[in-house]
Amino acid sequence: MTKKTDLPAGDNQEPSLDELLARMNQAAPTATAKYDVTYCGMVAIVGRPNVGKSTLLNKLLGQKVSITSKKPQTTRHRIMGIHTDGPSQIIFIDTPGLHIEEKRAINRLMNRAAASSLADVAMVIFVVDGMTWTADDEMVLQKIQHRNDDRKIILAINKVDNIKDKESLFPYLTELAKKFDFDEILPISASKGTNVQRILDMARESLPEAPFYFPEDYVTDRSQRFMASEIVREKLMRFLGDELPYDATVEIEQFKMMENGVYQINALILVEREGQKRMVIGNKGERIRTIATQSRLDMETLFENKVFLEVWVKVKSGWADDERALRSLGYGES
Ligand SMILES: Nc1nc2c(ncn2[C@@H]2O[C@H](COP(=O)(O)OP(=O)(O)OP(=O)(O)O)[C@@H](O)[C@H]2O)c(=O)[nH]1
Repeated sequence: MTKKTDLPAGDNQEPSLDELLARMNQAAPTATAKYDVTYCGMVAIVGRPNVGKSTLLNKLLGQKVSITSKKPQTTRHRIMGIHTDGPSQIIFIDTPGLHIEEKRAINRLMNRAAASSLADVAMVIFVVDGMTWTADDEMVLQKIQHRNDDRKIILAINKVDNIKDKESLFPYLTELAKKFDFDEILPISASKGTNVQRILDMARESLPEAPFYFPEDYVTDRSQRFMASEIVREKLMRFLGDELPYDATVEIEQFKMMENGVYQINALILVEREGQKRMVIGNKGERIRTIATQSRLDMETLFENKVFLEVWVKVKSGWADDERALRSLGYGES
């Protein structure tokens, strides 16, 4: 079992992909002592919002590092999921969903974050939603096929568990095969695990010979503090449903271990309007209590430690349209 307590400490700062690559190139080959030859590289998971990229990442890793929800654009940050098996270390990058709509500042920043993660990867997993090919899918395809190198590009048609008549998939597969010379087209179910092992095998085979970048027991590059904020954000989305489109972000104001060994975590939910604050709090504080309890339980599982969690809500007006405010919250890489 992976030691989750070894998640890096540190703060919410988001390193750019270039920084990560530079660090990777300088990595000391300490973890490789056991093997004469090791393999390590990045595999990007791309696709329009809501196709199941985070669900796939969690399934590939066998545990939850990326938050998921029914709502598109749940993933706002780049998350690395690390899978180490024998002499191979695959670093999966779960990118924010690529999409055409660029009206709001947050969308522009998310598109840039997604595009930059396509450089220097060993393989690209292009995820689409079973049987529906949209203009956004077309745009993602344009982005990935314009880089002419010898990376593998595989097409994962997700949510096939939803398709009752499996035969109806064949004409669709034929249609998609005409769009691009994919190295492989795989119908998958990220939630049920269908064909996920095949993707893992292909990812492993695509790795170049290189030292491990992360210690063997890491599951993500993210700090515990970051994971804590993502967990609260997931619960917010789950318990507020469609009522919160972009308008909430979570800051971890305090993350420390108390003398009795329990983690004290203070989370601040920032919303855009007073009405949203009332929604988050709920009738007599019921909703925020549920959010806090569910978040605490997930944190205790991930950190393998008792957690004392306090959650507050505050109105921070207009942030979703202000690129500068977004940068200060860590969405600001290009
Ligand atoms: N039926 C079915 N639903 C799935 C499958 N994979 C994902 N989903 C659902 O699809 C929704 C979106 O999944 P996510 O993993 O959050 O999607 P994403 O592509 O990471 O979304 P963004 O964060 O918007 O980029 C969730 O409600 C998932 O439960 C699958 O294989 N089958």
